[in-house]
Amino acid sequence: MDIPFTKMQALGNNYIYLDDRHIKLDEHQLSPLAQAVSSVRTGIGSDGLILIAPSEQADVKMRIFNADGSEAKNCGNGLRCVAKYAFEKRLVHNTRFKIETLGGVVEAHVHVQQGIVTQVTIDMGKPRLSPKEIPLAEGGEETAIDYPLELDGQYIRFTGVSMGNPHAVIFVEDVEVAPVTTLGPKIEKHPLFPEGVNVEFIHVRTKDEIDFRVWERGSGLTYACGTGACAAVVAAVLKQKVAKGTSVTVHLQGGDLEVVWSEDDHVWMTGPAMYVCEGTYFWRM
Ligand SMILES: N[C@H](CCC[C@H](N)C(=O)O)C(=O)O
Repeated sequence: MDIPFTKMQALGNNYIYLDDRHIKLDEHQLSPLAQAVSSVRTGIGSDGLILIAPSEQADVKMRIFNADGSEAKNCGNGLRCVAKYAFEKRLVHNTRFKIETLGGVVEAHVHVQQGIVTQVTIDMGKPRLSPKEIPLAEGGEETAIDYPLELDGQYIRFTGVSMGNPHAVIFVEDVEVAPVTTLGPKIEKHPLFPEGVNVEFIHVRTKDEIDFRVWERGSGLTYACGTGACAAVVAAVLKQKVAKGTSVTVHLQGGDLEVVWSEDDHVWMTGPAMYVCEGTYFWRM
């Protein structure tokens, strides 16, 4: 099967984008295709696959599959790229529109200069904070702040936040030496997280700056995680290291995002989205 694709990246978090108008794939093909295109050895090379499709409840729909083929309910960097693609390919005709995800409908606002989308702001909606919503395999309704996790005979404390997808935010002194690739995969698959979890290591540098590294569920080490950056700011506010309503610059490995958890409880994320290339993937199933 010859599959036309667009590769896009946002702060180095890159995905293969398929426009549902150009291809028709069966449901059972999506997960193996995500694994195939993500391989840098035998495929195109990416952090996963994103499908752009028509929506009955919004202007456009986004589905996101990690490199391991697992489907996630949300993707912040993917949303900004979908918004850029949808506006510039005339799937939408306003600078503000809605995008459906498995985690709910979000609102996008594209910033345009000479017809080109330069930045995208997404209203990511409200964070979900109870153990049941993250989800954790235990715990009741109380917010999971500094929640203990037993791992290899030691206790790690994380703050749990869902942005439609699960995040475990761990506070460290220096993200450059954080155990991202050693502890990240162990926490990702820990039994406390029945659906797995994205693992963020953050250092709150000042009242409006956070340093950030991430081990992503289903994709491993990535250069950026938009939902993770939102979860990081929410966790920093919960730990009273950042004030609610403050616009925080989150320094990810691939660059900066501006994130605010506003007084109306919505989390707003602003950042770039870029095209990399277009092509045809010759999929031999
Ligand atoms: N690995 C994530 C999905 C991608 C999220 C990330 N790339 C972002 O920009 O939010 C998960 O399984 O929940």
